[in-house]
Order: sequence, then structure tokens, then C-alpha cells
Amino acid sequence: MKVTVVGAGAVGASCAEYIAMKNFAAEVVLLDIKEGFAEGKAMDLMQTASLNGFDTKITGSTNDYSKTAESDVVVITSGIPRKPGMTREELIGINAGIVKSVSSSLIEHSPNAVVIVVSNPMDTMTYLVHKTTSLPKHKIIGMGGALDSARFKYRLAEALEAPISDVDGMVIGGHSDKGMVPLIHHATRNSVKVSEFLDSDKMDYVVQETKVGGATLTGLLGTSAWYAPGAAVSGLVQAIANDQKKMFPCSALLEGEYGLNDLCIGVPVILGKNGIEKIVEIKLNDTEKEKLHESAEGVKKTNGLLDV
Ligand SMILES: NC(=O)c1ccc[n+]([C@@H]2O[C@H](COP(=O)([O-])OP(=O)(O)OC[C@H]3O[C@@H](n4cnc5c(N)ncnc54)[C@H](O)[C@@H]3O)[C@@H](O)[C@H]2O)c1
Ligand SMILES: O=C(O)C[C@H](O)C(=O)O
Repeated sequence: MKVTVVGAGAVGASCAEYIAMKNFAAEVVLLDIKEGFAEGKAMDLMQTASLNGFDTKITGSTNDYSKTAESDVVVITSGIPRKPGMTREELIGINAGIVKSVSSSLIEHSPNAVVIVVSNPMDTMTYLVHKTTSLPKHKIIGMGGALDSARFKYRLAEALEAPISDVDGMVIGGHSDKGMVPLIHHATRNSVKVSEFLDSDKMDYVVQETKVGGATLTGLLGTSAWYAPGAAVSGLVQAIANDQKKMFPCSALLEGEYGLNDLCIGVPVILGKNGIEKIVEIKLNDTEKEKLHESAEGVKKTNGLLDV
């Protein structure tokens, strides 16, 4: 299994590190436009191999896509992150051009790869890859929901005063401060609905803190987060590499599922060796349906800013 990660910045390097630490890939290529940067990150990471006990070979490349040839999975993290006070949508002007050119170069050298899009605004960047490449729809996946769900579980565990391994929950919808739909009424502690333990104020608090999870970290760090994003991407890559058929909420092109069309938005999917093996349609209540559709309107508005 060969994985390429474009963008050797905070998220790209964290992603490469988690993939290596999980020891399931033979090779990870980090590529960046900044001269020597990816080579430096790759060398630094390789010098952790004997310390951390992995055999994955990590190499770096300054914009030479021939080094990425025949990758099985490619991850796009290239682009600018937001600063405190910004929305992800404000990044579209710069990131759309980067994602368009990077995805085309990647596919030229790895025509059979599964593409995972991370750059923001992620749902719109995922849609852009659908619109500007000829890859089949099951091979283009946006990463957002896996991260948002991890943040949801973090907030649930905090509110429940429970260990995180006790809780389960999922966030669907757009990967944006307003668009996320944490499925609080489906969330559980050891199979028991969390509504049995939390009053409605506490549940509202968990939902709100989950939705602004990225903005909260951006305020604290001065730039956006990277550890949990990198770990979330590595989970998706592993599910594909090991054909795990695991369910994650991912941004997928919808063609009628959930009553939505012609956009990419977070919904539960099964990930395996072919990428998206299946889009899972779960039963939503009327409020959840309404929230998902509102979220879709927001994503479509941002998609409307694309020149495609
Ligand atoms: N989807 C998510 O859940 C999620 C989570 C975290 C971050 N992000 C997004 O990921 C992106 C990267 O964030 P970061 O914190 O790693 O930023 P960063 O600035 O640390 O790294 C971005 C890297 O991309 C490189 N780059 C820029 N243009 C390039 C090009 N044309 N080709 C190759 N490399 C190029 C830069 O040189 C830089 O090293 C941002 O858009 C951010 O908003 C998304
Ligand atoms: O918050 C951001 O801008 C980055 C990313 O989308 C995140 O959720 O951490």
C-alpha cells in the first residue's frame, strides 16, 4: 500500500505520522510546494521509526509528482488554514485553485487511487474534485465527519463524566460551524441513549461545542488543529488499506440519498478497498432531516462560488 499526502504542513505531517505509527502502509510520500519542506518532514519522521517501532518508509518530494506514481490512496491537505475569527468558507478563493491543480497532477500519476480531500472548505473542495476530474464517485471522499464525530465523543464524555471508550456518536452534515448535525438523539453510553443521563441544556451544550470545535481550537492555537484531523484521516486510510468495511461519516457525492442531489456532504458511508463501498441511509427524525437539508443549502451556496 502506497499513500501520498500532499501538503506537508501541520495536518499533512500529522496524518503521515499516524499512518506510519499504525504500521499498515509500506510507503508514504509527502509532497509540498515549499522547497525541501516535505523532504525535511519525511526525514524527521523517519528518524522516529526506530523509536516508535514502525517500518513504513516515508519519503519527501518538492512538487515532483513522479514520486507519487501508482499510489493507492492520495490525501489532499494542501492549502491555507483559517485564522481566528475566519470561517472555513473564506478559504475558498485560494484553496480552490490549489485543490484543482493538485488533484489533477495526482490523478495523472495515480489514475486508480482513492482520493481523500481535507483542504477547506472541505465539502466544496470534494465537490470540486468530482467536477474537475473523471474519477468515479466512490473514489472521492471528503474527511470532516470522522473528525467532528471524535470531537462530539470528546464533548459527550466530558458532559457524562465518562471515559471516551464508553460513548458513541456521529456527526453528519456539512463540515462548517453552522452546518454540522451532531446526532445527539442517537448518541449512546454503552448502548444506552445519552438522553437518559443528560438534560436538554447539557445536550444543547454538547451539540454547540461540537459544532464550533474547529473554531475553538483555531482561537486557542492561532491556526487550525492538526492532531485530531491527522488521526481522523489515518483512520479513513486504514479502513481503505485493510478493506475494513468500517462506517464513517464522510463527504460523499449524493444523487438522491437523503433527498439531496448534486453536492458533497457528510453522511455515513462504508469504507473499504474501493473507497466508498456504500452510502448508508439511516432513519432521521424530522428535526434531523430539516437540519441536514439546511446544512445542504449552506454547502450549495459555497459550491456556487466555484468556477466549474
Ligand atoms: N477537513 C478537515 O477536517 C480539516 C482539518 C484540519 C485542517 N483542514 C484544512 O487542511 C488544510 C491544511 O491545513 P494545515 O494546518 O496543514 O495548513 P499548513 O499551512 O500547515 O499546511 C499546508 C501546506 O500546504 C502546502 N501547499 C500549499 N499549496 C500547495 C500546492 N499547490 N502543492 C503542494 N503543497 C502546497 C503549503 O506549503 C503548506 O506546507 C487547510 O485548508 C485547513 O483548513 C481541514
Ligand atoms: O477548523 C478548521 O478550520 C480546520 C478544520 O476544519 C477543523 O475542523 O479542525
